[in-house]
Amino acid sequence: MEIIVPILTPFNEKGEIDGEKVKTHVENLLRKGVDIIFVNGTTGVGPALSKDEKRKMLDYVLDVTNKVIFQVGSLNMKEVLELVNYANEKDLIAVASYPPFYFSIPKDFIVKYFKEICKASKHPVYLYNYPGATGKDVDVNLAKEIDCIKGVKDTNPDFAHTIRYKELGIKTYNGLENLAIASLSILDGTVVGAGNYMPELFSQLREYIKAGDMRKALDLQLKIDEIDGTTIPYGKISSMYYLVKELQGYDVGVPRPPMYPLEENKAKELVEKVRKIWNKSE
Ligand SMILES: O=C(O)C(=O)C[C@H](O)[C@H](O)CO
Repeated sequence: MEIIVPILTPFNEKGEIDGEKVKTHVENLLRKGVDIIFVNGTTGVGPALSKDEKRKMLDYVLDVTNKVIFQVGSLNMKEVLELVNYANEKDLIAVASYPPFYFSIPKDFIVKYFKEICKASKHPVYLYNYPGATGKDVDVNLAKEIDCIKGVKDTNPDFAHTIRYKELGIKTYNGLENLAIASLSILDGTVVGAGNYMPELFSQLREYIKAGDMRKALDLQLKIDEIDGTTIPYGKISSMYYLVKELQGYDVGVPRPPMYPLEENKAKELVEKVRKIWNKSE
């Protein structure tokens, strides 16, 4: 029943990563019951980071914990392999990658891509399957063909699709906040971007499930959904920077375009809306 948070990337006003803010954030997340930090995921704007920034984020998080999954995906295979080799010298749980996105490619190119990563990696290789973002669905059948995937994070509203990866006997997580109750109950855990700003709600959800108090678990899941849904019109990722400050009490810098900072009035409006839901008892 693991809680994995794809950590946001704290930027300063010049668009540089602020390492001290990364460490403060990781320390708090671990204190609040988060088990693993997923580095350079979607919430961490992984696809928008340079190779050096991806390495820096890994080093900052490793200064605090080795409970790390390091996302290495890129459309530049040379960069992917340099990141895998960099991770080979580090103590961490696994490396992960989304499939090559944007380009229309045959499935056997996706198989070759992941087999190259597996061949180069000393660590287990996890699949980050996010069809809604990449346009590619590396389902259980394709994962079987790749034949070296040791874990999967499936950001997918089709929970039946996610469950099928268990046929491979691998670590299986779903990456959607509104499926956290199912992921914590049936899979190896949940991967939640919203865990950046409300980690304690996911920890509490796990406790309710462990205690068999599914009514309370469901009510809390609905509260999580309401908060998560509130962020969508403002931009989920940009919203997180303001909600961490409001709900966790420390500064995680600003988002970097094309994840634009919120206008002051919008940020205030968002925080007021979320605070109202947060303060409601389940
Ligand atoms: O940010 C990531 O890498 C995630 O896996 C998180 C999910 O995609 C995100 O929470 C979906 O809302």
